[in-house]
Amino acid sequence: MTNQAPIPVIVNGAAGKMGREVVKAVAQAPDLNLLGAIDSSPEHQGKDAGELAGLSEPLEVPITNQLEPMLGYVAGERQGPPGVIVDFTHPDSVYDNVRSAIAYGIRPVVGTTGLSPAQIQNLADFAEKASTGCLIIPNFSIGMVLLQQAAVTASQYFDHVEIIELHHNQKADAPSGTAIQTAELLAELGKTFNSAIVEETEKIPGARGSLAEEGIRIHSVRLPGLIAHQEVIFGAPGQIYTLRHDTSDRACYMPGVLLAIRKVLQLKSLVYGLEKIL
Ligand SMILES: NC(=O)C1=CN([C@@H]2O[C@H](COP(=O)(O)OP(=O)(O)OC[C@H]3O[C@@H](n4cnc5c(N)ncnc54)[C@H](OP(=O)(O)O)[C@@H]3O)[C@@H](O)[C@H]2O)C=CC1
Ligand SMILES: O=C(O)C1=N[C@H](C(=O)O)C[C@H](O)C1
Repeated sequence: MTNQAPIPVIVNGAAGKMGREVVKAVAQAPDLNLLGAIDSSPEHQGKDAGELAGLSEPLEVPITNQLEPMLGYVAGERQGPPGVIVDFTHPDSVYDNVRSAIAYGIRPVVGTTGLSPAQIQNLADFAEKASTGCLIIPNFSIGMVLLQQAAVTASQYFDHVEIIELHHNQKADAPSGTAIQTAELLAELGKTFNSAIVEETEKIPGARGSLAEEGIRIHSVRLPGLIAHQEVIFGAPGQIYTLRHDTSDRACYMPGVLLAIRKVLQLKSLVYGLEKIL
């Protein structure tokens, strides 16, 4: 451990399921300093972010919905490394949050899913112009990176593949950001999957799932009792090869989040995907 000043960190969405985990993880990391906890939820305004996250001692960091003043405050701290904002909010607000952070020179680490390809490209252009690091990570768990790597390998040998993603029923976006990224990675091979051998009719629209890139289908399941799960199923005559990842605790994302906070300071542009910074 060096004796450098700690990295100032803001958590956006600090009262949410992921935000609370991030508050705990940041508070317990000696090289990070939680300076701000933002959340729009009215019932949590003014509460201590640490107590809300289940820590035994208060962190003396109150939850506030004042994003811009907080960005200005952290940007004004001229000593030590630049600030980082970790975003686990909502698909509808993440684009504006990230634009604002970059405008203040605060480095975004984005876990929130649901950004469109055009929005990601706009943010990449904006980050490039500002020479500011920005990380967009659809899934922070190492297990998912390994699953995706195995899926890319398998896709060289199988021509038929479908993805099933299963999540808790409080999830706002579908398909999941992880499933979209998985399909993108398989599509990079440049071949078309799942050539039809019969003419299909959907008797109920959506029965065959959503059609992602290169013919890959994604099916989204939403149920209470689930956290986050994904299967990639490859088929060929006489065999099925299934890859599956299960999340049982959101703590699984924290090593990836902490790594991203440290790595984003070394970047000068937008990087998409945990696998790029491992
Ligand atoms: N990349 C990854 O590894 C992972 C990504 N995710 C993604 O992270 C996002 C958040 O997930 P999760 O924590 O489960 O969701 P939650 O709904 O539990 O938490 C989101 C929190 O953000 C608040 N919020 C909503 N809009 C804003 C805003 N504009 N400004 C500030 N706060 C806001 C919400 O308040 P209110 O409830 O009042 O709306 C809520 O407290 C989702 O997109 C999810 O898909 C989740 C897990 C892992
Ligand atoms: O909403 C969630 O919970 C998750 N969202 C991310 C996604 O959309 O891929 C990551 C993980 O699947 C959990």
